[in-house]
This record gives sequence, C-alpha cells and structure tokens, in this order.
Amino acid sequence: MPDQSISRRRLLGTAGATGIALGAAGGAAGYAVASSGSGEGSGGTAAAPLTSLGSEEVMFHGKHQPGITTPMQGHGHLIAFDLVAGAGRKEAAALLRRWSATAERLMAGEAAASDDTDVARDAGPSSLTVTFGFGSTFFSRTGLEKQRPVALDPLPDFSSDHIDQARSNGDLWVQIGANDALVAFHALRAVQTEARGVARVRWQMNGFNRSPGATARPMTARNLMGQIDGTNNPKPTDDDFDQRIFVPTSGDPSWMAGGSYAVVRRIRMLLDDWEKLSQKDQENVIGRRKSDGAPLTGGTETTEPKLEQTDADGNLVIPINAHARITRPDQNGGAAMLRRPFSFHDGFDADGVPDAGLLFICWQADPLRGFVPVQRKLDRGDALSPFIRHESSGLFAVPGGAAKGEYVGQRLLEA
Ligand SMILES: C=CC1=C(C)c2cc3[nH]c(cc4nc(cc5[nH]c(cc1n2)c(C)c5CCC(=O)O)C(CCC(=O)O)=C4C)c(C)c3C=C
Ligand SMILES: [Fe+2]
Repeated sequence: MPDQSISRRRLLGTAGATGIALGAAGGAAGYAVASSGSGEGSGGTAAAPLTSLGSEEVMFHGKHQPGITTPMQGHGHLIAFDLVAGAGRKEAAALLRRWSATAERLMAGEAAASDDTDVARDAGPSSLTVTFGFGSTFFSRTGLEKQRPVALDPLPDFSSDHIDQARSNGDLWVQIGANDALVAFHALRAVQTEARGVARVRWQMNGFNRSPGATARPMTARNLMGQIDGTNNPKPTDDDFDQRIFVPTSGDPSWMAGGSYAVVRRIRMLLDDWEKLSQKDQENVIGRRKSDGAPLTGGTETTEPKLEQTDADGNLVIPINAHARITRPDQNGGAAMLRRPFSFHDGFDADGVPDAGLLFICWQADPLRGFVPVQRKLDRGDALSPFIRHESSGLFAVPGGAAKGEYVGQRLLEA
C-alpha cells in the first residue's frame, strides 16, 4: 500500500489548484472495489483500483463554478433549454435548486437522490463537472430584466457567420464534462429529466477531447485539424488571470460576482479542404509547427514567437494573416479569453463530407473585451477562415460558484 499513498498524495498536490480531489466520496470508494475478476471473491485480497481516473473528483462548491478552470475532460455535452409557457422565476428557481443538488451528488460520485438510472453505477466521479448559465432571453421570461447584464447584449453579426438560430442561444445552458462517457451521459440525462414541465430542450451537442493518460506525459490537446490547440491560453498563475476571466466582486450586476461569460460557437471544420494542404501550408495558416506547436520562428511550444522575424527573401516567417498572430491579446487591445473547447463529430453528410469541428467555448469577464474584438478581426479574414464555418452561437452569463447550502443562481433568483 505505500505506493498507493504516495501517488494519492502526489495527485492531490498537483490537482489542488483546479479543485480536484481524489476518491473522497462514498461513490468513489465503491468504484475502487467494484471491479470484477479480482478482490475478495477471486483472490482473497481487496481489489485495488485499476486507475485513478474514475476516482478524481471536482468540487461543486467554490468561488467559481466548476468546468471553467477544470482541466478539459474527455467527454462533453452542451445542452440549452427554453422555459415552457407558464414557467417563470419561481419555477426557474426550483429547477436551479434541483439541478444544483443533483450536480453536487453526481460530481461526488453519488447516485441522484431519486429515480437514478444506474448508468454511472460502478464508476467514480471521473472529474464530472456540471456548469450552469443564463441566456439573455431568460431575464424577460422571468421578469428579471433589471438584473440582465449588459454583457449579455446579443453578439454582433459577423459577415462570415452561417448561424442556425434553432441551435443557438437559449434561456438556460448547461455544460457537462467528464472523463467517462457513461458518467457524462448520466449527468446529461439527469439534467434533462429534472427540467420536465419547466424547460424544454432547445438544442444539444456532444463533444470529446483526448482521454487523460493517452499520452506518455501531459500535453496540450490537439483538435481535429491535428494542431496543438490551447498553448497560449491565459494561465491561472498569470497575475491578470482572474481579471480577464472572472467578474470581480465589485462587478455589475452584483449577482455575477465570481462568474464568467461563456461564448459557445459550433465551428465546422472543412476538413476535406484542410487536408489537401501540405504540412508547410497548414503550419503557415496557424503560424506554429504542427508536430510540437512551437512558433515557426523556432524553440518549443512555450517559446515566445518572434513576430518581426523575416526569412532570406524578407518575408515574415510567421505570416501576417497567421491565426496565432492575429488572435494575440497584444494585437487586439489586450482582448483575452480562456479557450476550453470540445471537438465534435456528428457523422458524414450524404456526400461524404464530415460534420466535424470544434465546439468552441471561451470564457471571459466581458465578451466585449474578449471574444468580440478577436472574432471581428478573424471575420475580416485570417488564414484559417477559409477552412472553418461558424454554424451556431450562444452567449451565457455563468454565475459564480454556489456556497455550501446555496444553489447556483440563488443570488439572482432570490434577490
Ligand atoms: C474569436 C476567437 C477564436 C476563434 C473563433 C478561434 C477558432 C479556432 N482556433 C483554432 C486553432 C488555434 N487557435 C490558436 C490560438 C488562438 N486562437 C484564439 C482565438 C480564437 N480561435 C486565440 C485568442 C488564440 C491564442 C493567441 C495567442 O495568444 O497566442 C492556435 C495556436 C495555439 C494556441 O495558442 O492555442 C490554434 C492551433 C481553430 C482550429 C479554430 C476553429 C475551428
Ligand atoms: Fe484559435
């Protein structure tokens, strides 16, 4: 057993900053002894967990909601709801109270309080996170117009948009992430069934990322274009991280203190066109090497790009329209966001074209100082634009985390 306690301590040490604990809950302990083929029944010794992946737990309560700074999980579901006719503030408050209680239980690896479907039975919490947000239309439907943040004003139309309104926005939004597909689906189904009679599903999307442990060492994720994606994200250790990503305690409206704004875009990748490019051309589109994510001016993934460096012919080594050049905060008046996407693949169209891409989710204290200026710039045409298409869009106010005994959104709904 000494080895186990060492690895447990090590994991707790590294995970502390992201709110992850290990095997703290009864459900997680159940997971540790549930595997068949070993243990008391087959060998006389207690079964050891095969992996720590299932036992990792993210805290539900905290200053911020989970699922924002939590390391990206392997499986994700996004679901948006509209309140049904007749449902108002009271019903919405009861729903958020119900959803919060269930999220807390499931994130601890426990079953739902009633009518659990058993889908996640035997599994640990698997880093499940459930994150709740409010869309602009929520406020008029619940008589809370005065509490509607100005930051929820509709995003501008971008000239390159191909937005399907039926798969955009919504009164309520829930993001679910977990490192086990059954755990993620279990939470999705619970969220959906608990909304019955109060809110109906407006749209729902499924995504994925690489499974933790698939690489020999921790690495930044790759997207479906094969690029290392997420390198230059703001880091929680940056001095200005909180200021860029979270609404301050003194923020307006006050119920959004500790919250953040999520911009959600379903971005289709035109993979047939992309895959026709040579590797060199693909690298010029981004301005970074495909193999290791290093800037084209050299070094490693974390080396600062030399934006002014030219080659022997006097051409910029990182092209003027390279995606990673023109999205930089220093090229956009400081605009920054935390990108935390999932890839998606919804099969192939009748003509064999993949319906695949990025569920782009970015987090910021104010979309007008994050997503909007950068997307305006990209909309004028960067090198990546010919290979992607924005197909749906959402903007949601995601309140701060619930304190113990509180539910998410209580400060809004019971003000
Ligand atoms: C409006 C914001 C952005 C959209 C939309 C967007 C789409 C998009 N991006 C990639 C791939 C990469 N993006 C990279 C960097 C990067 N992208 C944005 C913003 C948007 N991207 C920012 C702010 C940055 C960081 C810029 C910086 O500070 O250096 C990279 C490079 C590696 C990295 O830093 O993550 C890649 C690769 C795709 C495929 C895509 C739409 C499908
Ligand atoms: Fe990008």
